Amino acid sequence: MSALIAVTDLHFGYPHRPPVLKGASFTLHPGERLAITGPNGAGKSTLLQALVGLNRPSSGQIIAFGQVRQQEKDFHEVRRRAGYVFQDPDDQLFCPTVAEDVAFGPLNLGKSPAESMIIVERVLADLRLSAFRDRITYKLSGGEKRLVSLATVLAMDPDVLLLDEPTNALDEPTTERLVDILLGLPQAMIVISHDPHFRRKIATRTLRLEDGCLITPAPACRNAAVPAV
Ligand SMILES: Nc1ncnc2c1ncn2[C@@H]1O[C@H](COP(=O)(O)OP(=O)(O)OP(=O)(O)O)[C@@H](O)[C@H]1O
Repeated sequence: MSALIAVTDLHFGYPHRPPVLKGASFTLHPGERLAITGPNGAGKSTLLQALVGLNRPSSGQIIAFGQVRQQEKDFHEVRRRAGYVFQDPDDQLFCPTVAEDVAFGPLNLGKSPAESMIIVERVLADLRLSAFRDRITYKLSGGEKRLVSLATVLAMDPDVLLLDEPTNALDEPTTERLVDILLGLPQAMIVISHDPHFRRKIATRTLRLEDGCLITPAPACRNAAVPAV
């Protein structure tokens, strides 16, 4: 089965800073839920941003949806087909109400206002957020904003989801709800997460970004919790 995303030997550094990505490679296949973990500052968000052209690697190759992506124009289709949920919901939500925020994407894709409202109702209902439809977005709690951010992305019917720390600011029941939602979605996804319980529940595969490269983490020691005798 051909990969949705194939990244090979990616190198990237911010100006006047040490290199962040030093040969990162991975693939994402249909149906996969790939978790990426690694220390703070390792470059996980940087990697996700490179996939949609928000930063430009100095070398390496990104193939997304069957085509090599290099220049700005190559990434327009990638941004349309890959739904990016940012680490901070305030970077994602900018309309006065939840319904307007969720409608923004479909309207931008050329759907009529009536079609867009049907999508808004469907997506909010799927995420059990219908009661939030007319709420003022900036007055939502951090966890509510996070779910609404996911709704804005799902409203654009992406082929792939890119989720940066989706459980930040979520309490346990809401995290469980997010797990149920994600397991019910057909899209392949890349999920950055520091939360081992969450990763265990949703990931079909986990990679660790360390020293600029993606590695398969060593399996956790089964006896780690057993006290020494
Ligand atoms: N726009 C920027 N300009 C300069 N340096 C940056 C920029 N964005 C990120 N960095 C630096 O690049 C490194 C990687 O940052 P990044 O946010 O990708 O890490 P991360 O693995 O996602 O971290 P975390 O787990 O803390 O979210 C960090 O040292 C960060 O300070």
